[in-house]
Amino acid sequence: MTSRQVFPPLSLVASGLVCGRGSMALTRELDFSVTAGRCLLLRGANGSGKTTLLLTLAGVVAPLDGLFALEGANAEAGPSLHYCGHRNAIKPRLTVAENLGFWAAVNGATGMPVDEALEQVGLGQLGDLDAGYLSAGQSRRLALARPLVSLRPLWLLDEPTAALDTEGHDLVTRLLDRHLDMGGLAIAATHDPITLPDPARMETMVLGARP
Ligand SMILES: Nc1ncnc2c1ncn2[C@@H]1O[C@H](COP(=O)(O)OP(=O)(O)OP(=O)(O)O)[C@@H](O)[C@H]1O
Repeated sequence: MTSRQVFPPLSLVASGLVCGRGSMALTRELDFSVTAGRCLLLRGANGSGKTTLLLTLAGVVAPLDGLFALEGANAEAGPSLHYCGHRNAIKPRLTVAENLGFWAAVNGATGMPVDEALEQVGLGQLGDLDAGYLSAGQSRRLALARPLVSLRPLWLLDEPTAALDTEGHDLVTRLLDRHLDMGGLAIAATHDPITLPDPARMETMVLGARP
């Protein structure tokens, strides 16, 4: 993989951010920032609100209190984030390549060509296969190829290593590291160990039980 700085220097800053569902708060007041080239790992027990925080940052769930902003972002440059959730957003009757081509068309083909992205995630030989036949781990790999075909600086990843084998865990590390090399930012919720080659690029925030 080649590395180059492609994103402007952005910072995601949250202040007094309280996340929840409906009127039910799930997190304490959260104060954190993530700057270009860095990753924040979210940890915490099942139900502690990691997914809810990611959905809040993605703009899908409204915060109960507090503020957050992607400072330095140019709204005219288009959407700034990729959200990769538990579901892989795969259409089973399209081929693997067609699925990725669909997302490139929707999100903008500003990143790698489809073939190259499939190679990167280890699906280079499966482009013509109906995606419904992919295994769980292969489906996860296809979902991880989505951010590669459309360049966006902020990655919000929910359990990116779910269903992946050992090499798949290394793949997530490589993709994250490359994204940070490009000046990207990432927040990843995970129960698995994720270690970057430069551990100083990563911080951990633990979400606790309900306040
Ligand atoms: N739409 C909803 N309405 C009400 N409660 C919800 C809704 N979605 C999630 N919850 C609840 O919010 C809590 C936090 O869920 P969330 O998925 O954010 O936790 P998590 O830390 O990501 O958990 P896990 O580690 O199991 O993935 C859970 O108790 C869950 O049942």
